[in-house]
Amino acid sequence: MSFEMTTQKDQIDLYLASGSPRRKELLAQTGVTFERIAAPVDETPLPGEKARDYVLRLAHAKAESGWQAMIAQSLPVRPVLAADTTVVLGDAILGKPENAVDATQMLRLLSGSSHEVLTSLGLRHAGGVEVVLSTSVVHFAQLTDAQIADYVASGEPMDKAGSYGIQGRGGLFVSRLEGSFTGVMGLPLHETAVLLGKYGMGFLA
Ligand SMILES: Cc1cn([C@H]2C[C@H](O)[C@@H](COP(=O)(O)OP(=O)(O)OP(=O)(O)O)O2)c(=O)[nH]c1=O
Repeated sequence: MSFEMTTQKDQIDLYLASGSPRRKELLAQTGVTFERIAAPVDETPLPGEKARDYVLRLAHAKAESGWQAMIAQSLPVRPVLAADTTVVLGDAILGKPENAVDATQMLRLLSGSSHEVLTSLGLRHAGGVEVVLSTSVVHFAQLTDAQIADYVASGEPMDKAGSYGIQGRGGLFVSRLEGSFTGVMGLPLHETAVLLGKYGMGFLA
């Protein structure tokens, strides 16, 4: 009979500081193992803040907040990944709708025009925070009031920036996309895999 020595190793690569089910599902595709950690952050834009500055600030803040939660709870030290997604129409930042009226207004604004979707990633590690930005342009078909009302009643817009989900029924409104489909969904897969790969994690390590 032979005995093999096995060393007990921490099998978890990182924490995901996000409550978004889309981000959890997408991150799993990059080949990392992770646990979620709660990282509450005030998502109010600063007065006059540009959309790009806003999403980068939030990804940074969410990753830092997750790191601080890890320390406060004496959890094993691992990198913390976070993200933020914002829909931008002209100078307006469209976040998650507060209610059905808000969602209806946003969808009316998006109907028949093009907008940008910015998703930033923040990775907090022992040496600091690295942030990365993914930018996409989404073209919406002209929507009727009935289509908008029906979509809002489905409930899908309620937890999503810009009041739609490209991965769901909202995808029916998208006539063209330039950029990253997964970035619009909330976690750009390519950029995420490259960022994690730089730190020796996942399939692109
Ligand atoms: C535009 C768009 C956004 N979204 C979602 C992605 C994000 O979950 C959400 C934008 O809000 P965020 O504030 O980026 O994220 P969140 O509050 O849902 O999660 P957390 O801060 O805990 O990470 O909108 C889609 O699912 N599909 C889309 O097409």
